[in-house]
Amino acid sequence: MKCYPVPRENLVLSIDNLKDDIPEEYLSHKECYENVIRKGSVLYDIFSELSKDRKHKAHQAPSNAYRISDGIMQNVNPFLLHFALFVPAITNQATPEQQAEFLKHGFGIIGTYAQTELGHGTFLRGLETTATLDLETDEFVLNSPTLTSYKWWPGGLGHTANHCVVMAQLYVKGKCHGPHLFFVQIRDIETHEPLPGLKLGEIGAKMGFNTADNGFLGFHNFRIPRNNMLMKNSQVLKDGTYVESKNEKLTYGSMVFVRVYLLSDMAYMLARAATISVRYSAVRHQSHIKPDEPEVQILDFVIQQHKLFISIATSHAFKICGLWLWQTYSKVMEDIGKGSMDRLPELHALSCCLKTTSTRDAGWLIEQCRLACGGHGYLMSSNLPSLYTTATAAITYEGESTVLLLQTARYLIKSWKRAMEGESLPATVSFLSEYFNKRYNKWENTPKGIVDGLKLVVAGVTKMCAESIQKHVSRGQQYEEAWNSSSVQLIKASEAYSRALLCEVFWFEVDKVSSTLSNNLAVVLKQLAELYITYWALEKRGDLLVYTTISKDDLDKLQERYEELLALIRPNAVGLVDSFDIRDEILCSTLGAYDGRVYERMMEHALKSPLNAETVNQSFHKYMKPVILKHKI
Ligand SMILES: CCCCC/C=C\C/C=C\C/C=C\CC/C=C/C(=O)SCCNC(=O)CCNC(=O)[C@H](O)C(C)(C)COP(=O)(O)OP(=O)(O)OC[C@H]1O[C@@H](n2cnc3c(N)ncnc32)[C@H](O)[C@@H]1OP(=O)(O)O
Ligand SMILES: Cc1cc2nc3c(=O)[nH]c(=O)nc-3n(C[C@H](O)[C@H](O)[C@H](O)COP(=O)(O)OP(=O)(O)OC[C@H]3O[C@@H](n4cnc5c(N)ncnc54)[C@H](O)[C@@H]3O)c2cc1C
Repeated sequence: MKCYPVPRENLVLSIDNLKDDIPEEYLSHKECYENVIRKGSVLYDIFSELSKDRKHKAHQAPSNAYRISDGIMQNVNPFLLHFALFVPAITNQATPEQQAEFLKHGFGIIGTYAQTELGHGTFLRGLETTATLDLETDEFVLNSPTLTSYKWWPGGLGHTANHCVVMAQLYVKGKCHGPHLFFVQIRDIETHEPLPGLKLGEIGAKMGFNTADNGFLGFHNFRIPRNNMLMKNSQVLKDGTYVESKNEKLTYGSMVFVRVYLLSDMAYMLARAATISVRYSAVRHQSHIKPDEPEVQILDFVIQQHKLFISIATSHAFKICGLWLWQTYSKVMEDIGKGSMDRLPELHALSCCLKTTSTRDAGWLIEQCRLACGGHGYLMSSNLPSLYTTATAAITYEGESTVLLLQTARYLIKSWKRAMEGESLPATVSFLSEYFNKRYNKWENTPKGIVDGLKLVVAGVTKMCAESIQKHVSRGQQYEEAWNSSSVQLIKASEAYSRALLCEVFWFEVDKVSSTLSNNLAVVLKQLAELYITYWALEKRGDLLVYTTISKDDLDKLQERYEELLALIRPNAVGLVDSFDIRDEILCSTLGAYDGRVYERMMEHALKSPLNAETVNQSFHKYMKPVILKHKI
């Protein structure tokens, strides 16, 4: 067995058969998949060795090995779900004995997480796949009773995984106990053929993520041992007794893990886009500022700085908040392990709104970085289009953004009611209780003053939502209808909450560590944090004017300070993206390489196009020439 030392970037990146002769954009759909499996298998081997050194714990932040594969795969790794959801679901939801059994082959099996169906993705209680206990044989019988019950979307399901964790409605003695998770082998380990009773395949080409091998899976009287239900939280005994979970929502724990992780993931996606666009903007000379001087670096246009520096700042915001949210997640998981689930609703609410905001922001900011590079940003070789399609998929997967914001809104409304009843609240929402005492406080044009103002917006909008729901109820609507009628405002409350959290955590975490940093570093990090907070105060000036005592004069001063910050950051802009320390082989961009040889790299890449293998393409003679000659006058 090959034995790799713990991989370092240069070790992995130096492996010859991990390099592509032909850029992926020139391969067919099938060739793309086969190419990533070729590379993914080498990486899987390396990371399996790595992971053996780090025993998988339910909530251990994944290693940065995941990042190296970004450069190698240059697209989504079809093995990703094994690490992102399959193994965490087992370590999170199976008993220790089951974990030992299901993971005994270590990395000899490749798994995915099969929850979404053709007919249901959000509403898990509406999933149609069934798992019915057969008491006589001590088995569950899995079925897909309708076309809409086919599992549809799971990554790696089409042709890569040979096992999966399946979410299905549990039926015991004719009674449905709701969605539960099951460990299911779907392909023969040796031949990789689908097991009898299964229909497997891939779902077809997508906007991006085309190497993720998202697939479909249908069951027809497919039998698994009773012990294959993940039974850490709820159990089905041999005699058919169903033992309820202490909290049925624990079944959804695997999704919380990925949502928490995605904040850090988006920090990294943005770091790549910012590195590419800022470096390119330092190389690209276009137009004049002073008519009698040479063409300037486009990075000297203040509007270009306005487009790009927010991405540098946001990447740091997501990185710092991602660490904060990870610590919260780990603490809550620890508490749950000790039997306390008090903070699970808070963690769910935080992970929902922060996952949504980070994925949405990553999407539009990466697009903004692409557009800031002009036509060359539209080239696949810039890597900005792929970063965009990969990042924006996360707005939908792991919980669609609207749905998750409504989950957070549910928590805000509950917290508001508790605040009005004088109950004490967790620190992350305690500001709701202070609304009536603070709403007329004098505005302070400082980062802390802005954070306090953004919190007042959250409280004010939440109060407005609660009043809207009450108004609809008083007019005769059921609570659920009143909730639906108020959902536009509810989304606004969650968005405001998420923004206030990001600003608060970013500013105070930077402020907390700044005394431990060199003065220069502390100054630059604080500039980035202040830029982020001031940017969003200006973006949300309407809400601040409604819910705080901010004045037009205060806003003018904030605008002035924002433009000062752009000028202060400008000299450090390239240094700041260099400090993301993303190697060219992982950045995969003709526009963003460290050496700045943009035009040479663009030409080198263009010449790799198969179309450039000959000066006259055969289609001229086959199709064009007859037409031209026919119409030649
Ligand atoms: C090398 C290592 C790499 C690691 C890298 C890690 C990540 C990498 C990045 C990406 C991964 C790669 C590819 C993408 C893979 C994508 C996978 C998927 O998409 S998996 C499928 C995801 N699907 C969803 O998220 C479904 C969304 N729907 C739901 O969560 C629920 O259905 C919904 C919407 C919350 C509704 O729940 P439901 O029970 O029907 O109704 P309620 O709204 O009434 O909720 C009832 C109460 O339950 C609480 N709740 C709900 N969900 C949770 C939860 N997850 N945790 C805790 N609590 C929850 C909710 O707050 C209600 O509580 P109260 O009644 O208010 O007290
Ligand atoms: C790239 C990618 C990878 C994926 N990987 C996996 C995977 O590995 N495993 C897996 O199980 N799934 C996976 N998924 C599926 C993903 O989890 C679902 O697409 C997601 O949960 C949304 O469900 P849906 O697509 O059925 O949309 P729906 O739930 O049908 O939502 C459609 C629209 O209806 C709205 N809507 C739905 N419910 C409500 C509500 N209660 N209130 C207001 N509006 C509502 C939504 O906001 C949305 O705008 C993946 C998806 C993508 C795009």
